[in-house]
Amino acid sequence: MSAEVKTKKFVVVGGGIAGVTCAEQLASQFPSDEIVLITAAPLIKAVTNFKQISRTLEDFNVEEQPISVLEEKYPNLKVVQSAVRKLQGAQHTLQTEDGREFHYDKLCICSGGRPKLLTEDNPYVLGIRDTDSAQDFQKRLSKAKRIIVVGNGGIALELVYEVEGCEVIWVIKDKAIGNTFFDGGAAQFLIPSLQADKAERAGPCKRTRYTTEDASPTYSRAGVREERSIPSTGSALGPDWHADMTLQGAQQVSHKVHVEYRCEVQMIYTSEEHLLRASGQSPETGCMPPADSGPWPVFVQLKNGKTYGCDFIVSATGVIPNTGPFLSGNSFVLAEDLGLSVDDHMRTSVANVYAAGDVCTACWETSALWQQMRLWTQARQMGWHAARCIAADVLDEPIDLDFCFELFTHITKFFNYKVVLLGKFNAQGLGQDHELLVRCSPGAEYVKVVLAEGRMVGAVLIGETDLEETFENLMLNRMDLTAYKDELLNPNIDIEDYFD
Ligand SMILES: Cc1cc2nc3c(=O)[nH]c(=O)nc-3n(C[C@H](O)[C@H](O)[C@H](O)COP(=O)(O)OP(=O)(O)OC[C@H]3O[C@@H](n4cnc5c(N)ncnc54)[C@H](O)[C@@H]3O)c2cc1C
Ligand SMILES: NC(=O)C1=CN([C@@H]2O[C@H](COP(=O)(O)OP(=O)(O)OC[C@H]3O[C@@H](n4cnc5c(N)ncnc54)[C@H](OP(=O)(O)O)[C@@H]3O)[C@@H](O)[C@H]2O)C=CC1
Repeated sequence: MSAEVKTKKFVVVGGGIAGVTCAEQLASQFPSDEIVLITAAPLIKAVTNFKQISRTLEDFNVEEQPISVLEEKYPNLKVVQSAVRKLQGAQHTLQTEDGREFHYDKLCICSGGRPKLLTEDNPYVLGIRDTDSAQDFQKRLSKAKRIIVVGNGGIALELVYEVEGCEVIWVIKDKAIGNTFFDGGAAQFLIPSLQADKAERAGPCKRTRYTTEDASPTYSRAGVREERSIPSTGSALGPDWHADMTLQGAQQVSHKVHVEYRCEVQMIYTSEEHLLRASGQSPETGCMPPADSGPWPVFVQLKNGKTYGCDFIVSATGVIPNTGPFLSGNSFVLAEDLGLSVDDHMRTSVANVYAAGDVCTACWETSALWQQMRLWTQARQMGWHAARCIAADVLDEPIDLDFCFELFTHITKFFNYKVVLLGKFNAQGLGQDHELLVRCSPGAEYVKVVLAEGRMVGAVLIGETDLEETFENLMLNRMDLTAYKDELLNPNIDIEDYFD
């Protein structure tokens, strides 16, 4: 071993929720060992004010903090700010971009994910992941009159609701909005909020908070924002990331969203190519001259035959786990979604290497009521569980899968409504073998329950329903509800008392 190699028992890679939670847990459990957290970003994400609301529901704040705050809190935790360049799993070593080398006994990879863009090399196609990309989006939006948002998940739902002063064309593959998080019924419930002006929308609702201690971008001495030659590697944003950001375009319109349902992007081309098409000189002979001429820098042709010009395109089309190139050359087994495959002890296929958060894919036989989604809560839970598994391994103790993996729970906010998702909320994997009970009060609440063989296996709760804890219990207790089906969603019955 060379003289510069530093031997550390525990090394964690990634300063997002998963990595920081894992490193903190290891630091508390092994106070006399030094834990090293290596992260590419100058700020870390820390969970604060954690509260266990019920058996599986949790609430916490997330703070973006300077590295020093973490080191002050845990004297045995050292944070190295540099990207990992190479992992040599067989030798148990890591090399960082700044030329250092670390030797580990146990390693946990928490390198998160990056946006899965429609195309990687088009300057008009943006993804939103971290503070830098969100600020870039905000800057470009301030000059935009029309943007196209592609995707039907979390980011798209947030953007189409928040953006003002700019026309938004929202392109989704599905027949209803928000397919990743809810069904057509919930979409119907939410659509009026999308069309309403901000003043008419639902009142404020409480949920997990996100604060930044010093999220200011880096500036060079001349006061010009420094351009990065490598893709930005900050941690993922989270709930309310846009709360302190003005998402305002260059137009006088308040809020104008047009949804193109059931279609996908066929082609993206520049204004020069657009002119060639209009004059019939396009290489694709026989194609129709495109509609929607205008002084747009970029055009999007959809598979339904329509073409829209716009200032830029937001590709809100999911996440790819950050597994390379620093991991190449090792024999990691990847899951279908390209995440590092982990077992119920958060172990990858490489000896002594664990993984947690967005970078990994849960490949154990999961509970019938849990599924992985790349979310903040799961990043925290996985980071915490990984640390406990590492500790159990080192101390040669047995450890069970944590209880939080029994039932999927997610509390969030869409269109300013509180949204709680429980279990198989969209009847995932149930085929036709299920029954739905729905209660809806337009503008106030939407409640959907999924029953399978008389038992509650999932629920979508929109609005201040106050049902989450009771439903959580009904799901965890696997109670047969056949006899109570007709009363379950009766608004005149206090369901909590009913099952007390
Ligand atoms: C816009 C947006 C809004 C979101 N809103 C919500 C929400 O409302 N609710 C919710 O639950 N979830 C939300 N999410 C998802 C949530 O933010 C992520 O699931 C979660 O933060 C993932 O945490 P992580 O620690 O696994 O990864 P990340 O936060 O991505 O952290 C990865 C870390 O690894 C570091 N890293 C990467 N490569 C290297 C390397 N080679 N060497 C060293 N360090 C490296 C990075 O610098 C970073 O610190 C949102 C995500 C986005 C993008
Ligand atoms: N409030 C919350 O909980 C929020 C959570 N997040 C999280 O942040 C991460 C990133 O968000 P986001 O990018 O919205 O990812 P999501 O995974 O939430 O959604 C991606 C969406 O894009 C669609 N899609 C994928 N490929 C294409 C394509 N080529 N053309 C058209 N549509 C496509 C997907 O459809 P399909 O599924 O059919 O492939 C899906 O509707 C996710 O992990 C998300 O859960 C983000 C914001 C808010």
